[in-house]
Amino acid sequence: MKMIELNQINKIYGTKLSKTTALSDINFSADQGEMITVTGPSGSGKSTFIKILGGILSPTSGSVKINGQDYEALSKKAQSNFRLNNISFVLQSYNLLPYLKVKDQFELANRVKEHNNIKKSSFDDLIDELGLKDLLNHYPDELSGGQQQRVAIARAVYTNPKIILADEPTAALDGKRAIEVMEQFRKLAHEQNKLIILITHDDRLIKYADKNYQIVDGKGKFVGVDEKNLV
Ligand SMILES: Nc1ncnc2c1ncn2[C@@H]1O[C@H](COP(=O)(O)OP(=O)(O)OP(=O)(O)O)[C@@H](O)[C@H]1O
Repeated sequence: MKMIELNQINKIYGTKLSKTTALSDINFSADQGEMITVTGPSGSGKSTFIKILGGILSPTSGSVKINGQDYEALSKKAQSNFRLNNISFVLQSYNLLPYLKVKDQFELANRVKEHNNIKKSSFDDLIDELGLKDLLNHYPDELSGGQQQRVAIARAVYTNPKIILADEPTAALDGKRAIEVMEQFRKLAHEQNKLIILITHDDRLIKYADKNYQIVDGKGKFVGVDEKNLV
């Protein structure tokens, strides 16, 4: 069983008068322990794809299975619980709360999801690993973009999800910081068995992934290793 399976997914926005087919006949699957980049031109359907993967948008047709569960068959409340227990998002804008110190950003996550968050010792390791130890008592606006994004990653990992979905998490970072963030994601996939799916506009970052899924005009395919090396 795959961690995520999309079958014949179509997504159409709007009505007859202004209809946009954002995704057509998408078949996609991914396993835990994999790091996958999603690339494609602007407007090709990447954000729509990742929102459907994360269960925050319903497809017009097709099936979404996450961890073997037919996601669309769940009630809204069950979907919300399921997301809380399985999926974290990391966004380009970090989404940190400006009036909370770094350490309190985790407290907040604790309030939203009380159970099955990572253990204290794993948390300390995570903070060490991401170089956040000296930043715990700082507010987000005292941190660089790279540091804020690392806090956002730590917060995403804190709730112990099986899947981390990231929509252009490196867009606001310079080249060096972007590579650091990619390396962190890669480690999370390979050492902690997370499934990481990450949208990027930057083809130079594809090499940090195990696979690259390319979406063009709403149609997707995995781009082979040979092709990938040409980038
Ligand atoms: N809520 C919406 N209502 C109507 N059309 C939408 C909506 N969201 C996206 N679209 C359209 O669907 C298509 C795919 O959009 P999407 O945001 O998924 O692409 P993208 O590849 O993520 O683009 P970008 O790289 O610019 O963020 C585009 O034509 C877009 O205009």
